[in-house]
Amino acid sequence: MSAAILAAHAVTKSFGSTPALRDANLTVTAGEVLAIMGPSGSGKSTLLHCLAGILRPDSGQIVFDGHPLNTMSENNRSLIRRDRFGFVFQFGQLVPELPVLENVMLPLLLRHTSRRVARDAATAVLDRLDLHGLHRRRPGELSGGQAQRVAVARALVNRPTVVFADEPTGSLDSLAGENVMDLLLATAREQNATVVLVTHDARVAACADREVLVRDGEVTDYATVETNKPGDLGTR
Ligand SMILES: Nc1ncnc2c1ncn2[C@@H]1O[C@H](COP(=O)(O)OP(=O)(O)OP(=O)(O)O)[C@@H](O)[C@H]1O
Repeated sequence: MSAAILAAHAVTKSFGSTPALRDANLTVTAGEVLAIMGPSGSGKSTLLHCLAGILRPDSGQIVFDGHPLNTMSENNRSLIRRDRFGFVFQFGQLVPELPVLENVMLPLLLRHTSRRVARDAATAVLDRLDLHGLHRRRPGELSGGQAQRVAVARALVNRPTVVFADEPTGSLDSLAGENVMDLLLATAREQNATVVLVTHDARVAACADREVLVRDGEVTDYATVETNKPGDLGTR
């Protein structure tokens, strides 16, 4: 059995007087593809942002690969985000002025990898995501599905330990969304990456190894909810 790579222990987070997470607990196993489901406003994105070290919880602990993320300095957290994590969001994550190839090279250039090595790695991952021939295009010249595949390529180019994806197919039609998900998951699995995925889409969640449900800021294992409360599954 694989070890835990990421965990939230009794995490709370509020925005002003709005509680977003209340005593949220979650353990993610190395190499696992985990889907986070739940109704709108239930705390899914807040949980993902806390797990990824983007938001600092008010209380509780986030542990990544043995490191307590929430008590770490901002500088060390940003190094972990840069070197160990990849991110795919719903919209607007590519730099519009840069061609596709340069967008995908960026995470490696930020780590001071040489341009030649970064170009070779970006070319390989773009090929894997069926994007050969589009290297010189700007993001504005891509379809929505192509742009999301470029975003996936950029998230995976530095072979992250964990890929965080927040509604990665939310802006796409079902065919394009399926294509992006298939390529994201196949490539992440080839790289032995762990994937933490927020989605509203039950078909997307069905591609995961495990689903959890966030409701009112608390996390429940989907299997437990399914057994105990049939027909009471928020947006499912
Ligand atoms: N930056 C913020 N400022 C104020 N309130 C926020 C902020 N971010 C989230 N919230 C509030 O925290 C709660 C949880 O929001 P969150 O975005 O985590 O939910 P979600 O489950 O991801 O929702 P959705 O599915 O609609 O994206 C909501 O009540 C939301 O209004």
